Amino acid sequence: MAQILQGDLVAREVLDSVSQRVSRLSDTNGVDACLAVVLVGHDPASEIYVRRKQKAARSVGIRSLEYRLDEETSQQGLLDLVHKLNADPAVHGILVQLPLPSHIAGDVILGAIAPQKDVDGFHPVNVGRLSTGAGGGLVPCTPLGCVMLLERVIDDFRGLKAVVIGKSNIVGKPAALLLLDRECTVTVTHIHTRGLPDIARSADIIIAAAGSPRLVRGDWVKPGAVVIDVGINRIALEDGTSAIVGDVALDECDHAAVITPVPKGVGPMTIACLLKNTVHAAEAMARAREPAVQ
Ligand SMILES: Nc1nc2c(c(=O)[nH]1)N[C@@H](CN(C=O)c1ccc(C(=O)N[C@@H](CCC(=O)O)C(=O)O)cc1)CN2
Repeated sequence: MAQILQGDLVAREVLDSVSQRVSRLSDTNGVDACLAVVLVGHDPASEIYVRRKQKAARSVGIRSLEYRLDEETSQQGLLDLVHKLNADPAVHGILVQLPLPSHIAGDVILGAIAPQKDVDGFHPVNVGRLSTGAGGGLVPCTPLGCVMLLERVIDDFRGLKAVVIGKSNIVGKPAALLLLDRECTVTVTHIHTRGLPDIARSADIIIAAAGSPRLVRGDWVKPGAVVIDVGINRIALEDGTSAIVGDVALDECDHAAVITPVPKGVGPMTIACLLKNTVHAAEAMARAREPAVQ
């Protein structure tokens, strides 16, 4: 029987640690960690995620500011808000919920966020730090959550074969970089990859982030593999209701060593890592303001 690795339980532990850091920062430096959350338009899923982020922020003592902009907001209007938040010393983290409406260039907006406040880790400076292994940058939340889950069950990553399914900037590419950093041999696959089942079957670690319900079947998974399911797919059921399923057919993966469920797997880790990044950003800014010791 595969071990089901409950991300919601690990996320709770991460949040407890964030909560302690937030209190310490307030007591020692008089700094109240603050996250600005920006939502453009009314995408129902984004509304839910933003609400969850704010609730989780409040639960760990992080002040959360909400900016809701009209679907028709211009790119310049959104840029003006980002510049205002960049300049506000009371704001430590800025998050622009994705996806953005199609008339707004996401890369322009994400590139305008001050790298030290980029708690999503999407700014080119943070992406560059991650790719060069330079460290010190903010790391995208979902891949960070995946690796933190893997670290719960794997002591030594060196030489393990990892297959990342999906090459998005938000998950697939940064997840591959984080695994490379841990000395895995990494294969990134995508929609044009040939022979995906065979490639997946060679993996000690699978990170499935394709956005395709139950893409990874039981016979794609090597016995003893560790499987992280990033997919969140809403599917219609025959009785007219709907359900959320991952990218992995979990019921066919008893022979895996460890597998994450959907829901309550990677999703809650994404939110916990966002708040971990926020307190990290607030601590770094507080340090930068301290007078230098002679
Ligand atoms: N600016 C960002 N936008 C988006 C990101 C992101 O990291 N930064 N990621 C996704 C959405 N997302 C966070 O924003 C997110 C998705 C899902 C979950 C989650 O907890 N899911 C639940 C299941 C879903 C449900 O119950 O509705 C789970 O897995 O248990 C959290 C965050 C795109 N946009």
